[in-house]
Amino acid sequence: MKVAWAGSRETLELSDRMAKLVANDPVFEKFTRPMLGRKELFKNTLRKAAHGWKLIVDLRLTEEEAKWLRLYIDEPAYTDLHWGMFIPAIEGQGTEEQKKKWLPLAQKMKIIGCYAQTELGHGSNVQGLETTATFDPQADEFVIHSPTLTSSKWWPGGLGKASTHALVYARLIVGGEFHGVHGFIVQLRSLEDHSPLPGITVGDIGLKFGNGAYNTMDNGVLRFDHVRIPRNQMLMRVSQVTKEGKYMQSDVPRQLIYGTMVYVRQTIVVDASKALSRAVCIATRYSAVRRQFGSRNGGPETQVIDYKTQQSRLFPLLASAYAFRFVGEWLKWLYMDVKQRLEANDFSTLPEAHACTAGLKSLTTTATADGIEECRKLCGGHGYLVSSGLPELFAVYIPACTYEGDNVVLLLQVARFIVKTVSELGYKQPVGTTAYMGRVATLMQNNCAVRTAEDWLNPGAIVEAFEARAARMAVACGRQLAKFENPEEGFAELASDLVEASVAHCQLIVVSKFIEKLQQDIPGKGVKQSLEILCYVYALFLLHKHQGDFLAVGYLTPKQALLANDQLRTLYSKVRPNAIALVDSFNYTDHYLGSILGRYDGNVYPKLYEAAWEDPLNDSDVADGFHQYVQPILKQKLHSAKL
Ligand SMILES: CCCCCCCCCCCCCCCCC/C=C/C(=O)SCCNC(=O)CCNC(=O)[C@H](O)C(C)(C)COP(=O)(O)OP(=O)(O)OC[C@H]1O[C@@H](n2cnc3c(N)ncnc32)[C@H](O)[C@@H]1OP(=O)(O)O
Ligand SMILES: Cc1cc2nc3c(=O)[nH]c(=O)nc-3n(C[C@H](O)[C@H](O)[C@H](O)COP(=O)(O)OP(=O)(O)OC[C@H]3O[C@@H](n4cnc5c(N)ncnc54)[C@H](O)[C@@H]3O)c2cc1C
Repeated sequence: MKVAWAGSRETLELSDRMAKLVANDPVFEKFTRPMLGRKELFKNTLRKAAHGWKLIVDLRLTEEEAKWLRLYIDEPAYTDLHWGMFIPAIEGQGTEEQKKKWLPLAQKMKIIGCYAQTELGHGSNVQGLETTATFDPQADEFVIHSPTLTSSKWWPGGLGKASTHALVYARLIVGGEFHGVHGFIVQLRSLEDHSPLPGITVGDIGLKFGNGAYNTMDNGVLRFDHVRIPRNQMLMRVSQVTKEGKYMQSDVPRQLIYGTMVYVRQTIVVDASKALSRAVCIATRYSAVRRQFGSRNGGPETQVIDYKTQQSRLFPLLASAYAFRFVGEWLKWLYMDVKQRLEANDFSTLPEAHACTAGLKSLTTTATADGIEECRKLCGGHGYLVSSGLPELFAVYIPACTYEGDNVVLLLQVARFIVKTVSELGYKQPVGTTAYMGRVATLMQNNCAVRTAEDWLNPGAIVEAFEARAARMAVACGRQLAKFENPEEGFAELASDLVEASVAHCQLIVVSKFIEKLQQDIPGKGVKQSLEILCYVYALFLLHKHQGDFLAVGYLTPKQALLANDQLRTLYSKVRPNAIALVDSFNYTDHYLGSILGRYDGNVYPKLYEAAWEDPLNDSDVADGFHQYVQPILKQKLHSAKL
């Protein structure tokens, strides 16, 4: 199962080597993180990032090894944005000449870059950005300017303190005409002493949610006062500005300017499975250690993992972690395919890639953020201790529902794609993830054939149920929209229904990709069977949770919905004996997991007890401030007898 989770034996071995390298290096210690003040915390992150880079250089790590190393260091840092957005943006939107100039500098870390798109006034509405880039043909330069307070760049990670350069998204103005938002490479700080260059005001935006957590990142604010950059620092793969001040658009679609977001959203789906699996690993192991009630004749109490309620909350999350792992693998494939096509100037699959990355990013991050919090509750009171690892994981993870596109805004993008597909059904055969809509007549007509709980153990029955629900919800939205004279007004009015239709479409993708994965050759005794059980758990859990949808569209009867729930209970009993093995298969070191409750050896209570004494409050028996603030109260002489 470890191989199935990792994707291949090579990846398992490679990631294992990197995990151990980090776990055994004292520089990467992270348990004191929540106790540190902001300055100390940030300096510590700089130290870890520098040490990580030294290891990459000294050990000549490959790009793949370096990625795993950064993952296991497990601390958000400016390097995430440098490697994860700045470099990919230049790769995707730069000309060959620009790539030749900037990529070697960035890849050798001679410069540090961030991705400066969001502003104080606008994040989701990219076309609403206010920063301007005005071309000055006399000087052959762009003038980058922040005309209003709300045009201040706000949020970019790595911008606050670390970056020397930024990829700045600004409205292009040539000859007094606006040409939409484009990307510009702007140097922010001196490469000699790191001080901000003239015309640049830059700093950190302040503390964020949670102790430690995302506060290791210097999310920044940035203002420009007529800062000049050479013309060739506008990324010009999509459109160009000539020396003479002529704006030209190539055959490449404008949307490619948003390409970096497609790339990052795809990586966020893979990361969702990592974050959720960490939380599930902690909650599962602890649920096997923890005992409450049920002692008979002085024997041990019941392990909480044996309670059906615990199983019905925990096992769907375990199954979701696997589901997100496999859909992430597929999405990576889809992205690589699109990338290759784009390089050959084939842009036909870009809309689908945008819809899939946006929708799956939204679906998986929402489920993961909620899932981490559920895991905290599954661990009872001890889950609230920082030493459980769950509070910090939650605090670090939840912004994933917002960054790289607010999850609702992204689902509305999916909705536009679905509605367009439905409206074109008369003359255009849908392909890829919307191919099922080509069978819309059948899906609208046929109802579920399940008669017994066993009938639900059939991939065909499951896929058809999810297809029928998604198709019927999409068609219902299409019909409602048709009643509006103004389609945009209709879209705004029906937005909540459209979001639900998008969720149904995205859940169908995840379920289908899990089932497709099981059609592949999966080596290892019992591995495929265990994955099949998890796949059914994932699908039937969703069906149970959203049974209102399935019933409302008239595909299922209440009896069939009940049968699905009966089957789900049986499946939980089948997961139980392998639950610990299924989380051990994630192959996480205790260092990466960062949780006393999730320790591999299960030695939870002695370690919790020990850790308590390490809290700074326990440095002395009498706390600082006692004599000043508490003792006077204890010693006071009150006159009223009542008091
Ligand atoms: C215990 C401790 C634990 C430690 C754990 C440590 C783990 C470490 C984890 C941390 C790792 C962190 C890594 C991630 C860091 C995150 C950094 C975040 C970065 C950012 O957030 S960058 C900013 C991102 N911003 C957004 O995403 C903005 C969202 N808005 C948009 O994407 C768009 O503007 C829009 C889609 C909402 C725009 O809509 P609008 O209709 O106005 O669009 P346009 O008119 O501009 O365009 C319409 C047509 O274009 C198509 N379109 C839109 N987007 C794309 C796209 N990306 N690709 C292709 N096509 C696109 C539309 O579909 C329209 O097409 P149509 O055919 O005309 O309909
Ligand atoms: C930790 C973190 C790191 C970040 N890193 C970066 C970075 O490195 N670089 C960068 O450029 N940006 C970064 N961002 C910014 C991030 O991309 C934006 O915050 C995000 O895109 C959401 O935009 P917003 O803040 O404008 O939200 P808003 O759009 O203001 O959202 C507010 C509310 O309005 C709703 N809403 C908005 N529009 C619509 C609509 N059309 N229909 C219905 N509802 C709507 C949303 O659903 C939400 O509920 C980061 C943000 C965070 C939190």
